[in-house]
Amino acid sequence: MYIYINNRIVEEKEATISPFDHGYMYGLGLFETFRVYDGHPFLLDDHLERLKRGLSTLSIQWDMTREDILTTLKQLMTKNKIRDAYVRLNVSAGPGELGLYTGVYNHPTTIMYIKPLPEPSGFPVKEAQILALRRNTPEGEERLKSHHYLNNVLAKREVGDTPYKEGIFLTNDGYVAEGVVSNVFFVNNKKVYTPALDTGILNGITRQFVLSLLKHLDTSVVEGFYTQSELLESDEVFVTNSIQEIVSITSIGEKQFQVGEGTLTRHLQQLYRQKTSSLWSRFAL
Ligand SMILES: C=C(O[C@@H]1C=C(C(=O)O)C=C[C@H]1N)C(=O)O
Ligand SMILES: Cc1ncc(COP(=O)(O)O)c(C=O)c1O
Repeated sequence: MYIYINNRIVEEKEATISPFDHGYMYGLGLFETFRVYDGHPFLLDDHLERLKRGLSTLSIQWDMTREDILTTLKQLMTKNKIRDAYVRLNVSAGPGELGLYTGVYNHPTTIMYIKPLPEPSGFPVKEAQILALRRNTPEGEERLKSHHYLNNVLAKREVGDTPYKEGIFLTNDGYVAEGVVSNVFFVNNKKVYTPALDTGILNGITRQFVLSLLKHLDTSVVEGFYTQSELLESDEVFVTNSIQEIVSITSIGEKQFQVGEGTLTRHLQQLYRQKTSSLWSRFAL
């Protein structure tokens, strides 16, 4: 596969970064993962807004524009002959001295990873399990989509290498947080619940889009602190992320949940799929 790194598109094996990149040395890097549907990068504006806001909090100067990203993306898809893709846009601090740095990073490293995805078909379902490993707290004021994924990797190892199961973190206080790589929603008596951002979770772009969809449907949503029991007593559970979309959860342990036709989850899945070929932002709903 070809990859983009700092204004060059090269074969994967030719892509290199400095061993003094503070993204490598100290985790000073952020990334956005988004999906391209037949050439259209879904909700790209929302992803770029979150990335730029995070980079400014880390004093990483990054000046690529939406047009730069679109041009690069088109070049990458042409070189790799793909139209449906998993894309990871990654910006790290760039090379620095040994030791912690408190100044501005003016020479960041920008990488765009890409891999093919099959055209979307059907609607995804998974099992889930409540993780024994607790969700860590954000490194700073809010959870950034940073290189700090050790908590997630250890959680994935607890679940195992299956693509058919998502792990669900609890906070240290025992409240439902988020999935290993997803946000969590549950439906009870037609009302929708999702963990509040104050639980320390990532404010997922898909989470934000689903909240916009639910507002569009005049469906009540409550963001809050929820126990494992409240989750398990619900009618429907689904998890969300920009690659897997909206995933119905069939069961957590012994508890089975409603899935498929007639559920609110399925309605949201259908609405989501209708939008993937055109929307740049949730605000365009
Ligand atoms: C960890 C990454 O991105 C996350 C993982 C997924 C996934 O595995 O489905 C999707 C989006 C992100 N939440 C990554 O390395 O891209
Ligand atoms: C821990 C975690 N929560 C939530 C999400 C979902 O985020 P998004 O909807 O922006 O893909 C992800 C995806 O990277 C994640 O890793």
